[in-house]
Amino acid sequence: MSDPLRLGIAGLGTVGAGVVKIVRQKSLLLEARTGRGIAISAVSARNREKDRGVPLTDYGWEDDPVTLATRDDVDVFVELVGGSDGPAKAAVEAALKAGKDVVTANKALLAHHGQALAELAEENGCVLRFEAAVAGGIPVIKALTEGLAANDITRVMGVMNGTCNYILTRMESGGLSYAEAFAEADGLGFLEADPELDVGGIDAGHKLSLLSAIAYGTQVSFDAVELEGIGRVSIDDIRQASDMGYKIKLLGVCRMTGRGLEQSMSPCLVPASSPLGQLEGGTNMVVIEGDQVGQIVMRGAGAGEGPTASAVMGDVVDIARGTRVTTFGAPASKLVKATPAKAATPAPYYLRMNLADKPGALAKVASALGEAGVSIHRMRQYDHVDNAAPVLIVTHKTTRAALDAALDAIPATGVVQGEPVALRIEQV
Ligand SMILES: NC(=O)C1=CN([C@@H]2O[C@H](COP(=O)(O)OP(=O)(O)OC[C@H]3O[C@@H](n4cnc5c(N)ncnc54)[C@H](O)[C@@H]3O)[C@@H](O)[C@H]2O)C=CC1
Ligand SMILES: N[C@@H](CC=O)C(=O)O
Ligand code: NA
Repeated sequence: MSDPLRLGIAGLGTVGAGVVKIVRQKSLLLEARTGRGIAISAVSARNREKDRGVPLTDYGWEDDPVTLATRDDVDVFVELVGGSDGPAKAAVEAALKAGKDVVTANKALLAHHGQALAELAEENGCVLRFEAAVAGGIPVIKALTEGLAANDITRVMGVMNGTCNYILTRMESGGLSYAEAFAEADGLGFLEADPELDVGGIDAGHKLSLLSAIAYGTQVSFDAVELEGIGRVSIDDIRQASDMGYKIKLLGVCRMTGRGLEQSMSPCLVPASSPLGQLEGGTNMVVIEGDQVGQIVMRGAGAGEGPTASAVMGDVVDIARGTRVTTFGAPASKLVKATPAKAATPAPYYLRMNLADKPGALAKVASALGEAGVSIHRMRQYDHVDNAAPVLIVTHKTTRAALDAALDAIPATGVVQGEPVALRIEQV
């Protein structure tokens, strides 16, 4: 039997405590599956005294994750502290420079510094793995990097923030306002310390940027992700989209086009009957389309102690087995700088506007759309309230540019109250 693989675990919160529990409770299973033991040498967190529901006295303790990362009795540094900079970055860099393999769940760190860290890993002959960082327990990084490696990837999309999906689902099923659903998610402990990371789409954007790097062999370019959170999604849109057969999701989509790499994370409509449309609550779903394999749909827990620790340990098991995979599925030096492109692939759009109760009002809107080259596919008008009626329009496929031209022309018609809402319908 080979020597055990020795871990140093920094961060003993939700995920770190979960990892310690798996190592302790599943030692025989892990040894049977890898052919060697997996042991914890030492751990680090902010508060040594805190009860984490798992004994820690068997392990060494370091106050400083950087010291932990470079200990002689650590083979793999497991970073579960979080944050794009600060101690997480310093410790991961120190570990790689000291020749240690690294496993992390930290999407913010990789979204901001993925390229530099992948280069550092390779310079030092180390692996840097991050399955838990994207869609938690769903093994999507492994699927994209390994199982689908022979495919040209035509599109990756998904719901990758459980908090947002929970809020949107509760708005629909419970008839809650955005503020009420947000408060409920907060009460359940779903929100990140900075909730804007969730509801602003930033956390999900971090995850999408990592998937697109693997899918298209490009350097991680989080700054190029077009981001829009769910704060402006209204209960009216959720109800009326549902009436037209759609659900609203915070949907990430990336695809390589002739113009460059499109990456968008924004509220979109999807058919209610599609797997994405049926995704309820805090669950995640990632859909990958490859030229050989067709469409793959992966659904599961994107967060939480067990699912996230499961993904961390999947990476640790790979290292214990001797599986060495490049960080983003290609040598770091070969990853190209992507040309960012606005999400402009033609798509149908959902439009909602409040139309004044005047003769010819609808004709004026239809003509503004028509003049911009936007064709109406379906339309529905609801009862007038205060001399205005909500009108829903689903367009045929159109470019964003044509739609924007129509939206620019609509105020001059003088028949629309307030700003129209325009949301892309992603065909799935
Ligand atoms: N909680 C979840 O469901 C998921 C979390 N992640 C990621 O996993 C990582 C950890 O997340 P959680 O466990 O939820 O966080 P957490 O806030 O529960 O735990 C963070 C841990 O890091 C420790 N820590 C913070 N600053 C430190 C420092 N300077 N030195 C030493 N220790 C320090 C804290 O004491 C705590 O033990 C983050 O990168 C997060 O984005 C990824 C997927 C899901
Ligand atoms: N805040 C995230 C947790 C994991 O990444 C989410 O809600 O999905
Ligand atoms: Na994952």
